[in-house]
Amino acid sequence: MVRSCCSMKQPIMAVSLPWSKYLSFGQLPLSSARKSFIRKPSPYKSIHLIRCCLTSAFIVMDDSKYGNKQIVSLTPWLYDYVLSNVREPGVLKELREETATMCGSQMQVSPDQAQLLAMLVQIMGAQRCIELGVFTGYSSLAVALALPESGCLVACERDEKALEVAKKFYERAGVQHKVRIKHGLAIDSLNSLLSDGEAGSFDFAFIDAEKKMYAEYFELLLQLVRIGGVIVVDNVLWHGKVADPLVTDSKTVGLRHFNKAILEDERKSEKSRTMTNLTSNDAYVASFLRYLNSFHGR
Ligand SMILES: C[S@@+](CC[C@H](N)C(=O)[O-])C[C@H]1O[C@@H](n2cnc3c(N)ncnc32)[C@H](O)[C@@H]1O
Repeated sequence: MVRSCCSMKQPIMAVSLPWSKYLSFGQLPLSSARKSFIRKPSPYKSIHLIRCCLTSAFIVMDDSKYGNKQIVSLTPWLYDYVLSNVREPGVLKELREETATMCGSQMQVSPDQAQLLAMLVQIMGAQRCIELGVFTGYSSLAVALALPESGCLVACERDEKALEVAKKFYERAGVQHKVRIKHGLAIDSLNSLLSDGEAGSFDFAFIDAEKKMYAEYFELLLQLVRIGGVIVVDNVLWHGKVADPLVTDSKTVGLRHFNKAILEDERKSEKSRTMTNLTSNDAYVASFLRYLNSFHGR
């Protein structure tokens, strides 16, 4: 989800990064993917899956309400191709390999997602960033590497053990002087930043902690991130579950509410004007845009 701040007085761009690997057909064995998808109409009224082979799988939206757009789904082969086009610094690769041996490793963002975060930070010329949900540090290290020497990332995480790994890799990468770790609940860290007078002083934030707290994080970050800054929100499509009415677990419901609230947010105050237009691009546009849902100014 991208929330964009085009007005001089208004913030904010927020980008959401659904986890592509869960949205692809990649978890199906090829034979079953072929059997299921080749030339068979999908159960959805206006969508026909017309090809799924070794190298491609795509969906044609043949209803005119979609403008007859072709949306490319993400096969394992296409995702491999995407990853082979990602520039992953050696130290991030080492961290990814160490994280892969740990419990919860699936929580780490993917190299292409981390590249997107780093790219946004670089494009913005960001100096001050916040991350909620550090885990072993993959996304935060990508951001810290992208920051200038004078830059600062406030890294908020409650899991001390995971933070030990993150700290080791900040040091290995020589970026430890840029990272200010806040161990504890993210909401407490945000409140303490506000009471320390840091409102409006951040350029960029990445939300990837407790899903049920997204709305609260977002409100506090609207105060902490400067007008014209960027807030990136991970997992808002929640492995595709938000679009499945049969899924009613609390995290999915919470994320649906969050997405809806952002869409319907009409505030036009000094601190926040809500600019929303949720679109899910998945794999079609470009590797890094695949994850974005865009917010356009109204
Ligand atoms: C999805 S992982 C973060 C992955 C990380 N961004 C990366 O790329 O490796 C979520 C992290 O948020 C942390 N977390 C969950 N709830 C939290 C909270 N309320 N306050 C602080 N951290 C929290 C978890 O301990 C976990 O490490």
